[in-house]
Amino acid sequence: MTEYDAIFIGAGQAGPFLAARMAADGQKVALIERKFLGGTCVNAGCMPTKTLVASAHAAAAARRAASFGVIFRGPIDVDMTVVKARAEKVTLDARKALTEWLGSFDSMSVIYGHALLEDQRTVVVNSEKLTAPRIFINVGARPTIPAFPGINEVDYFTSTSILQLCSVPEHLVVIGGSYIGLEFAQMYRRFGAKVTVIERGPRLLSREDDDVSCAVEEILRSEGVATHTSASGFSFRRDGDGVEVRFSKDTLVHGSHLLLAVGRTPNTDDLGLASAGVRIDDRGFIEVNDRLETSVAGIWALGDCNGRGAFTHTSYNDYEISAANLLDGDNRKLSDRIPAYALYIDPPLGRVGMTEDEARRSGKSILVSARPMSRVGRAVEKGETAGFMKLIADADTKQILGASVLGVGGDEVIHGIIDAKTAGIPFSDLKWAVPIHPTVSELFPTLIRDLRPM
Ligand SMILES: Cc1cc2nc3c(=O)[nH]c(=O)nc-3n(C[C@H](O)[C@H](O)[C@H](O)COP(=O)(O)OP(=O)(O)OC[C@H]3O[C@@H](n4cnc5c(N)ncnc54)[C@H](O)[C@@H]3O)c2cc1C
Ligand SMILES: NC(=O)c1ccc[n+]([C@@H]2O[C@H](COP(=O)([O-])OP(=O)(O)OC[C@H]3O[C@@H](n4cnc5c(N)ncnc54)[C@H](O)[C@@H]3O)[C@@H](O)[C@H]2O)c1
Repeated sequence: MTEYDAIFIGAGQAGPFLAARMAADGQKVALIERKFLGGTCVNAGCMPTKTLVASAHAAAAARRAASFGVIFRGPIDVDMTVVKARAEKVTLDARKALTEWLGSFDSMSVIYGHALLEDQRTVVVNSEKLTAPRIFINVGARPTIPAFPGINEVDYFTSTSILQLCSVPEHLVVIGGSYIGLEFAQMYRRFGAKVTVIERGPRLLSREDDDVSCAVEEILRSEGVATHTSASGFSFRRDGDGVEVRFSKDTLVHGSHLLLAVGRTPNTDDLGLASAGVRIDDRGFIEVNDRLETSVAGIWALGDCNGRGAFTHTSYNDYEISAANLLDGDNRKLSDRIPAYALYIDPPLGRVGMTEDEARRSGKSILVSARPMSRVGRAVEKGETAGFMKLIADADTKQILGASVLGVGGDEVIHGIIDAKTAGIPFSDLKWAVPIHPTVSELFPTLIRDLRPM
């Protein structure tokens, strides 16, 4: 039995950073990872996919170049071996840097193997027992594979396995019309595949406002992505080298390749949580309080596995909250986090705070202001006028409740509103800001002046 000050299970986007802080303070820590340091983001999530999105953007820009007066002679081809190699390099470089950094701490042991909780203080890995008064769980999630009839008789990709593909499918069928499904759908369409997205909900991106869903669907359709919504009763059958998808009784779609993008399942079912008495909810997420403490004193759960965020920045923020509370004598709370994220289709969607629908349902007296990108100078100049920006505010408190920027630079532009919300500035203080011209952000003061009761 080896004793440590702290044990970290899973090397995602929270645990390694807390382990490093503790090790830098001279604490003896063990960081256990069963596959790759960096977890999903580095190895199968944000980094490889955003690198692929950049390749897809280059392909789309090349095809549109003539409208900007730039002429390519001959066809525009996509070399998927180069596309894949580029994404792999970004992942491998990041993993290498992380491995070197984590290896540089004298009092940190990085252990490769599957960790299992034996009791509230003991972890077993590679048949060795480790014990510590503090255990941090950062085990992330994996692609969900529903028990669809016939799914085990056909070949399918997940968001992880599709990263190994080095050819363009003839027809990629994507089940699930949310973040993962839509990013891959547009990307593969731009690489040259025929793409069909099939979504169970009545619209794509069902967590977003109707106008956002409709505009996203329009963007994808304008590039030739076919979409089906309100699909039910899925079943799958082998069809030559491809797959036949049946849904909504008699609708059939034949594809050469299939991608399942129907959500993620927390990696909490093979962790021995019951032996330690750590409570999970009915979807398998570890229950935590506002300080990320689980039902067992001395055990914390960080990142996707606690169900309180499903992004790299929320996992990293879990690290910041626990570091502040445990090492800096602070009192930071999960409930203070302002939800924000982006969807990396092109143009991207940047989001912060409440949707308009959530704001209406909250019973607050709300003000709304919106502007199409076709009336944003910078978007017109760039020839990228799809989408719109929308601001929602509270008429009584003068606080901004939320914003959506679907349009060129939306993932960056939204940070002006994230910062204003974080500072708690009333919108009236922002309306005389002098933004830089020409930018998309320069329209925020105009949006604020145009806020109207709805
Ligand atoms: C395709 C895709 C694209 C994404 N794009 C974005 C994006 O653009 N922006 C964004 O913010 N988020 C994105 N995400 C989400 C983001 O990747 C995750 O939210 C993020 O990685 C947070 O992960 P985490 O820290 O909870 O754990 P993870 O990064 O999932 O790491 C958990 C680690 O724990 C290890 N592990 C699990 N069980 C055990 C065990 N028993 N013993 C030892 N080790 C174990 C796993 O091997 C893994 O390495 C994307 C996700 C996917 C799938
Ligand atoms: N840009 C980003 O930040 C980014 C990108 C990709 C993924 N992610 C993270 O990964 C997580 C998972 O993404 P996702 O798109 O797989 O999941 P999701 O939970 O966002 O969406 C799953 C979709 O599949 C549909 N669905 C679910 N079960 C189904 C079933 N049985 N049959 C048919 N359809 C079904 C749902 O209606 C939904 O639209 C996200 O929550 C997000 O946090 C983030």
